[in-house]
Amino acid sequence: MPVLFEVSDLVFAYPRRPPVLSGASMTLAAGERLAITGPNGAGKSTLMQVLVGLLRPQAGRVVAFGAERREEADFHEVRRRAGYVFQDPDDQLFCPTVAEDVAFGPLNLGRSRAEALAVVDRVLGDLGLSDFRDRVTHKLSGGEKRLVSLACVLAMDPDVLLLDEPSNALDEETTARMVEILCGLPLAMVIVSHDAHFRRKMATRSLRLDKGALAPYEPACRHAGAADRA
Ligand SMILES: Nc1ncnc2c1ncn2[C@@H]1O[C@H](COP(=O)(O)OP(=O)(O)OP(=O)(O)O)[C@@H](O)[C@H]1O
Repeated sequence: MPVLFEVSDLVFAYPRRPPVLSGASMTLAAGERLAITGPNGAGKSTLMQVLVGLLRPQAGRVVAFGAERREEADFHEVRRRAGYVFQDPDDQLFCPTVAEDVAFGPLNLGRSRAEALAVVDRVLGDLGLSDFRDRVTHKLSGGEKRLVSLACVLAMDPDVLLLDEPSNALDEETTARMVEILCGLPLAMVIVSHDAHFRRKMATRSLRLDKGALAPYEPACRHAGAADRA
């Protein structure tokens, strides 16, 4: 299986703060759904931002889609191919309506208005969100916003999904729908999640980030007690 992301020995510290990442390494191969868990504040969202170049590590290597990425220009391709669903949907959604939010990415990639609107209809249809098309984005519930954030990212036709707490604010039924949708996509994924049940359903492999480093984490089905405490 081709390796899509390979990061090694990452060191990252926010200004005037001790390092959040201190020697973190991981790979993501095609077809994998890699779950990452770990305590609050361990650096999981920070790691996701390093993967797409929104934060630049002080040391270590980021290899993505077969090339080492160092400069801002190197990450343009990474951000086009890796769809990042932020932890907070309000960071992702900024247009007046759902259709405009979902169309934004394709339009930004140079698609015509008609093409972008066709993508909007297809993606919202695939996610069972067609009725949301003309809804006012900022009036959606937290769970609805999360689904629309996923629609925005899928509209960009990514090769990889980076999902930060995708089951946050979702009820049981919507979580099950999210699992079904995601498992039906032929995409590799990095899934940051505290939700042991969600990880159990989704992950083909699990890591835990703690004290700056990533280590293999046994699947919850084998050590349910330990996983539920994560
Ligand atoms: N812009 C920033 N400036 C300074 N410190 C930050 C900044 N962003 C995050 N941090 C700190 O870095 C640490 C890691 O944050 P991060 O959001 O990556 O953790 P996390 O593992 O995703 O946490 P959670 O599970 O609570 O979402 C935390 O202590 C956080 O307060």
